[in-house]
Amino acid sequence: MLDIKFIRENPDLVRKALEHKGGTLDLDELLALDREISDLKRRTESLQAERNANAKAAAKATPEERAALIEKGKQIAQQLADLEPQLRDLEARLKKLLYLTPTIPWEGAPVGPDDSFNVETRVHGKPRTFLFEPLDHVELINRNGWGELERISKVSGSRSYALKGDLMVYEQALLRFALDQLVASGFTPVSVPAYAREEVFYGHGQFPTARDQVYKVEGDDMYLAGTAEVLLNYLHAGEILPEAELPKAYVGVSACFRSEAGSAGKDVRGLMRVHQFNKVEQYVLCKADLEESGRWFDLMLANSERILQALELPYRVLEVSTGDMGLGKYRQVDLETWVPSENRYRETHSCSALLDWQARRANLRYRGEDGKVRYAYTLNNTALATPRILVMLLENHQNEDGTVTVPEALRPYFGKERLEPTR
Ligand SMILES: Nc1ncnc2c1ncn2[C@@H]1O[C@H](COS(=O)(=O)NC(=O)[C@@H](N)CO)[C@@H](O)[C@H]1O
Repeated sequence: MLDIKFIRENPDLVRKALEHKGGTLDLDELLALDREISDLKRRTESLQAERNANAKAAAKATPEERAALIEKGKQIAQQLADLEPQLRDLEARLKKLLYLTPTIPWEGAPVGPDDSFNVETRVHGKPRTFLFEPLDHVELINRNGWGELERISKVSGSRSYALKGDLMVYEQALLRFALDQLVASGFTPVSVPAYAREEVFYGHGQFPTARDQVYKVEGDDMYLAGTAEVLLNYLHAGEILPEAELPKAYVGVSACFRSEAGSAGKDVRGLMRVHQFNKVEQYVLCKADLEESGRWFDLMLANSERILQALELPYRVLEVSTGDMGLGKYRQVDLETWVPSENRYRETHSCSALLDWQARRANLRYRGEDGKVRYAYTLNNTALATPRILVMLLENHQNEDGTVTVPEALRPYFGKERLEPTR
């Protein structure tokens, strides 16, 4: 969310950002509420001044005058008491509207209403020309006995997966490889639960606008997180960190849950879009400095590109449009990896900088060397998410005999040069 002072001073900037991002906030309603609160605060202050002056006068008054002044003091106290709940109610309504305010996107973001306006900025590697008819990832799994996709849908319903044999071990090897890459890059490994309390999702930005994506645990203040980012972002909520302790650079590993509400009919087969998946997540909390944020953005993006290059997968880099990046983003770059059976690139990584939009929601602050307390900046990026990346690995590295070659970098983790059929 934005600083109310910034909104007051830059209403047109905020209005334009809402338009470009497709935000639903009625900015005029927010500004009117803000003015109402200022008026009420001014009335409260003048009544308090009046009460103090009246109390002073009563102290010096003659016995005859005192009774009247004390009576007046009671009336003023009652007026103040009546203003209290009004002010609280207005401030609660303002906070709800502030949750819907947009980060002003960086000037390089393509302006457009959706992902069709995303701009390809780089391509790495090129799609393989197959000398045989390649199989898609579901065919490869079924032919090699690498999963129980049919049986598990009986157990857990649609958008579920169960891997078997070499592919199951391969998923674990990939997660450990990605974790090691991030630890080597100086990130602190953290394991987090896959569930959190409701306020944590407001702190992240998932609530209030995307509640339908989140599973709730019946009977508890407990919601299943779609990404470790949600929890990592709340780890330091309410603290004032010394600047010397920044940046916090965490690599989080967790199961991720998503209802995929609204995705009916999309990617219904196999491993592309499931309700529970695994992700190695990069998360950074740094000082409120645009260059520092830019350096971390570039570093986190480079980490993910290095992983895709180690996996020997063709991919492309997309500068994400204002309409696709979502309310909180200052900048978002996605990596899309080639899927032979679809003859197109599909998203596997999403790198975002949010300036202090999350920090204001989660109350993430630090004390600068100048002693001033400020909201921090936050960023996040996918290091690797499975099982989606298995779609690309199986299809791009398949052999005519149905086995799948393991990229060099993964062999020490997997233990073999190729995935072989389950007996
Ligand atoms: N339902 C899903 N099934 C499988 N993989 C998914 C699903 N949803 C997201 N992913 C994977 O998780 C990656 C990151 O998801 S994201 O929503 O784009 N971004 C985030 O979660 C950020 N925290 C950065 O990781 C996606 O690029 C994709 O590779």
